[in-house]
Amino acid sequence: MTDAPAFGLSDTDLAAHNTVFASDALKGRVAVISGGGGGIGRAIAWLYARLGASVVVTGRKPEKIDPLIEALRAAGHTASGETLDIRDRAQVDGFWARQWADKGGADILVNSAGGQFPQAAIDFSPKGWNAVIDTNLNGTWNMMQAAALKWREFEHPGSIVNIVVVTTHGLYGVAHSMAARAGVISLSQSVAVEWAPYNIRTNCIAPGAIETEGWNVYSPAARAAYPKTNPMMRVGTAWDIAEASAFLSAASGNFITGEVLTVDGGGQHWGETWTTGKPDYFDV
Ligand SMILES: CCCCCCCCCCC/C=C/C(=O)SCCNC(=O)CCNC(=O)[C@H](O)C(C)(C)COP(=O)(O)OP(=O)(O)OC[C@H]1O[C@@H](n2cnc3c(N)ncnc32)[C@H](O)[C@@H]1OP(=O)(O)O
Ligand SMILES: NC(=O)C1=CN([C@@H]2O[C@H](COP(=O)(O)OP(=O)(O)OC[C@H]3O[C@@H](n4cnc5c(N)ncnc54)[C@H](OP(=O)(O)O)[C@@H]3O)[C@@H](O)[C@H]2O)C=CC1
Repeated sequence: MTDAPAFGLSDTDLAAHNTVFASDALKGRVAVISGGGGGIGRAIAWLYARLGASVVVTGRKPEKIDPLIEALRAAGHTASGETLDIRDRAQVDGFWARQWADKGGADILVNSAGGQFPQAAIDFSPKGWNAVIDTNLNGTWNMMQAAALKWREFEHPGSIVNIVVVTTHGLYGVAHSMAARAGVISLSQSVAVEWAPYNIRTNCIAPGAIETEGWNVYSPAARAAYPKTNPMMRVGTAWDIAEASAFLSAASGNFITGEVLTVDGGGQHWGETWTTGKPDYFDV
């Protein structure tokens, strides 16, 4: 069991956390969760499994996904997974081919794989820029298109949720990621229209500061300021995002597509986020 992470919720927490949803809200559905071994992806996997879905978790590192699958199965849920780098289109296509040929297809895709490193934009190297764009924009697109091609081929409805970042104003120190996430949002809105005839819904969730192990790449000083990035003056949990995602994936989201659901404690309306620390210049 992947218990006691440095930040965020453990499997024990996620197995027992209260939910507003009925226990059969996702009964019989198959949900693929990229980045399923990460903080938010793991919460989504637990909630979807607890709501009756068969979950398929993917990520690059087996040491993150294998213990999760084991913990889900030990709790009586249906779970499987594969290592998969979303940046590698051949791997992505192979995964979706196997999913439909041998594993009963899929109804839901949640793209929670993603991330970035904090650095002043002026200092980005070409390699660093490309790593973040390739992961968050190209990788997300690889998963979206590969899933949609199968849904079109099998005339099967589908639902996509992309976990992005709030882009209504800058998030300082991660400009590469902001560029990629704005791309994913616009892409999702465009294909929501193009793919409606195939019965495929595409939505995004924009989280505020959510305490997860992904926070390891930020300095203690930057992390200490996250509760003050929104008017609620606290950070969110991965469960907050999981419940928002379930809302969009379950029947409650049946008439919702092309939407961005912001779950940030009001941070888009008040607050600023410096992932690299706030320069003295702005302390006025
Ligand atoms: C509008 C206001 C609303 C309020 C919202 C508030 C929100 C606040 C929330 C806080 C901010 C967001 C938090 C999160 O998203 S946390 C969860 C996400 N998880 C992560 O980010 C995980 C950590 N990141 C990574 O794993 C990687 O960055 C990445 C995902 C991109 C993986 O890529 P890759 O595996 O290719 O990366 P590499 O490590 O091989 O590096 C490739 C090159 O990238 C450059 N690089 C990498 N790290 C750094 C660094 N720390 N500093 C500078 N450059 C870096 C570098 O060129 C690497 O190449 P080299 O290794 O050859 O040098
Ligand atoms: N936590 C927060 O405050 C916020 C998070 N977000 C976004 O939400 C999403 C989930 O974040 P969170 O769970 O906190 O972060 P985590 O770092 O805990 O999880 C992200 C997961 O993505 C996987 N991943 C990264 N690159 C790839 C890749 N190329 N192929 C496959 N999997 C990959 C990683 O797994 P592995 O290492 O095994 O590949 C990792 O477990 C991310 O996009 C994040 O940027 C947005 C706003 C705020």
